[in-house]
Amino acid sequence: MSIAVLGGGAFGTALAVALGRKRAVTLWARDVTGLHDTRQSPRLPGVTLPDAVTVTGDLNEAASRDTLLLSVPMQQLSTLLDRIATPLDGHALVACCKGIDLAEGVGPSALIARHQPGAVPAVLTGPSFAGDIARGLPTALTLACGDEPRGRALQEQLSTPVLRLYRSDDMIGAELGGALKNVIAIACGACIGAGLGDSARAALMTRGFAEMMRLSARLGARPETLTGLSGLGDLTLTCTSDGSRNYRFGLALGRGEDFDPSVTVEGAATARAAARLSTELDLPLPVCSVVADLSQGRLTVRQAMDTLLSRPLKDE
Ligand SMILES: NC(=O)C1=CN([C@@H]2O[C@H](COP(=O)(O)OP(=O)(O)OC[C@H]3O[C@@H](n4cnc5c(N)ncnc54)[C@H](O)[C@@H]3O)[C@@H](O)[C@H]2O)C=CC1
Ligand SMILES: O=C(CO)COP(=O)(O)O
Repeated sequence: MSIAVLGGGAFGTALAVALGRKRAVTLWARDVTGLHDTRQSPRLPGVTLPDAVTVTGDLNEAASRDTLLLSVPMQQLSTLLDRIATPLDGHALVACCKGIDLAEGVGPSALIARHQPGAVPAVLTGPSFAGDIARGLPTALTLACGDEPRGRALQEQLSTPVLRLYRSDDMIGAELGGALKNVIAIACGACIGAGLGDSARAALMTRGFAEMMRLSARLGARPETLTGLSGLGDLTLTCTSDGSRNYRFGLALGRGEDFDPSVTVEGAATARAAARLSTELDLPLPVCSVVADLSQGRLTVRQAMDTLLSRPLKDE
């Protein structure tokens, strides 16, 4: 079973490095100039691709592999899938991106099913910084696939001695955990950046997690998926480490500083998608909604905090 990683940013490169330590891997990137010359991605400086990784700029050639790891930002997934000219019937398409598509209001597994109805969609997600994976540090992730035999095969194929995959058949829960934790991480970064304290951050993480559970349950996920690596696990990492870009974006908002717009911050678009779902489903998601406004400059951190604190008192 052959493997290609589609996307030469930090995460795609890290996955290619980790898998390239045990087997042949193809890495496709939109711009391969640097990757060909230096065997390094500008998004993951200092990490060199092993010899077992073949770099290509030919998307349809890379897409002929049996397993495709889709590692572009979520809002670019549809564009990437559009560019693949051939039907990928029977291929496993593993979403490694975290978010909700703003245009369609759905996660990556539904986008894959719409673009490639004959493929087997799967989701790889959980607490993992690209740099940690590339350095070979121990990491545990969730591999979710609705087709049990294919899920087992993917678990075997994509695990390494230090990258431990737990299997699930709940793709909706796995992808919503990874998507929504980024939104809560922006809120936590803003809280710390504005000097509101660790107690407030703990409250945001807990109430944010309640929103993750509420929206996921409404969209058909199982609660135990959200309490696993893809939900609580990744929430913990991303809300407490300035290794996270979402958290750092929040820190900058809280401090009133500029943030480099070229950095991938998945939680900003996902907050907007979640706020829309909140309205459509008549489901309160107050933290997601203030993050949507905050990240579009419609609220200050002080106003966001006042909005959350002035809500009517209620049962936990
Ligand atoms: N960096 C990390 O630690 C982790 C990232 N992820 C997820 O992986 C996904 C990708 O993130 P990163 O690799 O970190 O982002 P990145 O910003 O490092 O790289 C994104 C890459 O995608 C490429 N790209 C953008 N639009 C494209 C398109 N239409 N077609 C082809 N390539 C395109 C860019 O050229 C860039 O190389 C995100 O959803 C992120 O949440 C998941 C786990 C860890
Ligand atoms: O998803 C991640 C860790 O699991 C990476 O987080 P950031 O996208 O916030 O850097």
